[in-house]
Amino acid sequence: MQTVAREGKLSPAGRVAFLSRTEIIAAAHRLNSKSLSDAENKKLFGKCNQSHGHNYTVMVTVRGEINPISGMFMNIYTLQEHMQEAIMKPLDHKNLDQDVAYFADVVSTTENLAVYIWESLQKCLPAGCLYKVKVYESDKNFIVYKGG
Ligand SMILES: CC(=O)C(=O)[C@H]1CNc2nc(N)[nH]c(=O)c2N1
Ligand SMILES: O=P(O)(O)OP(=O)(O)OP(=O)(O)O
Ligand SMILES: [Zn+2]
Repeated sequence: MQTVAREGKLSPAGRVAFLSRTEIIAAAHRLNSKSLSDAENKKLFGKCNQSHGHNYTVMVTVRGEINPISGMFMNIYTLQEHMQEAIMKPLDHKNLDQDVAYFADVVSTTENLAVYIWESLQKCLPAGCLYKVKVYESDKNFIVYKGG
C-alpha cells in the first residue's frame, strides 16, 4: 500500500526495521546460590563466588514498522530514555546482589541480568517491539536473550 505525503515520496508502509542502542553499566556481583552450600557454591562458581565487578555492555534491539511520514518507528532518544530508566538507574554502579531486589534470590549471572533487563524494558516499551537483549560480561563473553 503506497502512502504519499504532501511533499516528497514516502517508503511503502509495512517495512520493519531493527533499532539498537548500547549502554555500559559498571556493577559488582558475586555468583552464589542460596540453594547450595558454601562448599557447593565454591565448587560451582570458583573465583566468581567472591565479590568482583564488570563493565557490562548492554545492547537493546527494538523493531517496528518505519513510519512513512517520520521515516522511523521510534526516536533513538526515546529508546535512550527507556534504557536510562530500565537499565542505567537500577543497575549502573550498583552491587547487583545487594542493591537490586530481583537478585536477592536470583543468581546474578549474565543470563539472569539479560532477563531482568528484558522484563524491565517490557514494562515501558510498546507491546511487541522489544526484539533482543545482548549483554557482554567481557569482550569475549556475551548472552543473547529474546524473551520466552
Ligand atoms: C567470569 C565471571 O566473572 C563470571 O561472573 C562468570 C563466570 N561464569 C559464568 N557462566 C555463565 N554461564 N554465566 C555467567 O554469567 C557467568 N559469569
Ligand atoms: O538477532 P538476529 O536474529 O538478528 O541474529 P544475529 O544478528 O545473529 O544476532 P544474535 O546472534 O545476537 O541473535
Ligand atoms: Zn562476574
